[in-house]
Amino acid sequence: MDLEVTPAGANSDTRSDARISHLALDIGGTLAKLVYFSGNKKLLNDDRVQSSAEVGGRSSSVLHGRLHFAKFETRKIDECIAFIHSKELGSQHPKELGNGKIVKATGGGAFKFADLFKEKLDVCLDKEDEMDCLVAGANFLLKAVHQEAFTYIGGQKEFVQINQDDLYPFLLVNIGSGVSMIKVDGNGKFERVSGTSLGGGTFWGLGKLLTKCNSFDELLELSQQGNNRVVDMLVGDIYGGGDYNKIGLSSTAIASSFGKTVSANKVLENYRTEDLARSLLRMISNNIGQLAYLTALRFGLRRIFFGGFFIRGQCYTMDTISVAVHYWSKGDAQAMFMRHEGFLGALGAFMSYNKQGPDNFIHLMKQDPKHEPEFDGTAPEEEDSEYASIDCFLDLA
Ligand SMILES: Nc1ncnc2c1ncn2[C@@H]1O[C@H](COP(=O)(O)OP(=O)(O)OP(=O)(O)O)[C@@H](O)[C@H]1O
Ligand SMILES: CC(C)(CO)[C@@H](O)C(=O)NCCC(=O)O
Repeated sequence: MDLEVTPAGANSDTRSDARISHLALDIGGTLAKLVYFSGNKKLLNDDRVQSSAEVGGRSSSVLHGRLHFAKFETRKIDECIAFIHSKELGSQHPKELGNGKIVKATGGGAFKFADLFKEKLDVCLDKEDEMDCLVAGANFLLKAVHQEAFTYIGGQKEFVQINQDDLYPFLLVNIGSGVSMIKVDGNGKFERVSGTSLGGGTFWGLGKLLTKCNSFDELLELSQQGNNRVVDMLVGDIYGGGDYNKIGLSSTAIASSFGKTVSANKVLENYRTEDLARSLLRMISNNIGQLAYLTALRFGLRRIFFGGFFIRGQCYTMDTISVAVHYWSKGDAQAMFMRHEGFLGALGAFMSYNKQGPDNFIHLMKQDPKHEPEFDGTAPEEEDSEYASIDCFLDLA
């Protein structure tokens, strides 16, 4: 498996460089995410740089290469360690004063696996706060990456033009194993205002038990063929087929997720796993959408960005969340999704290498929109190359 897939238009000089000059990790309850930079070509006064003309002149502290993304299951952390070992941390990689190499790391695994990384790779995990990293990653992506955020309404994906002067405040809802809701007011200005334990881990865990699926993607795939009405109790099931107009509930609204299983004379084996998976996905997505809206309402926020690997670019998930936010807010608040949804924390940890703060560290090269790779997050597990690398340079000044 070669994770260094280089999209069309990439510089062939960087393709062969397997050494990593900067690597950061976000090791969560379910997935370990990696962001790493490879390539060491210096860039001299290059006008292809997108954000800062000034940087081209300071060639000694500027590296040109690509940012890569990869993920591993946390329960198979040895595979992640083997991957890092195979790539090698090059001489440019940050070191402790007079000591070994350090790797910026966030998420619970930065604490849990610190000894293991020291033992197997002789690297010291330099811990960064998870919420700080999520916010730094989200801010960077929203401000710097072209076509990062999008809405998903009625099956249509539409990219959102971000106005940097009118980005804050927003609610960031990160759906990992559990869910964190963070009110973001600016760079490094935020508060984790809510959270719920009913998250991606709940969907994957319950789904695994109910369907015996062996992978998350298999469970998602199954859900696409299911019909939740076989399992869910609808308003019409309770009201003899009719709507409950007085309180604004149509006959097809879900009155009770999984509620139909109580009265049906069936055991688990009598249900199609597709229907169970569908109902579960809808229940979790709907619930998070509603909680996100209520949290946004509490703080008067109208923009809600959703991140975390639970979303996985999955149409049904995004649609359910969007509908929930739209329905409860009566169209006042908007759900937005992010192309690099699962890598916010890892990107934030990566940016913490910059002592000056997250700004002006990663500079993107100008993209030719025709060559911009599609990033839909739906490819199979083995192919981490699904996450297209980004042509950029690092300003190490
Ligand atoms: N290949 C996969 N294997 C397992 N879960 C996956 C996979 N792809 C997507 N998921 C979903 O993503 C969730 C994990 O998302 P993410 O990596 O953002 O969180 P985490 O960092 O592991 O969790 P936490 O932040 O709560 O510690 C899983 O619970 C599952 O719902
Ligand atoms: C514990 C974390 C922050 C670990 O990433 C996450 O799983 C989470 O936000 N869980 C929800 C916990 C709660 O607020 O109830």
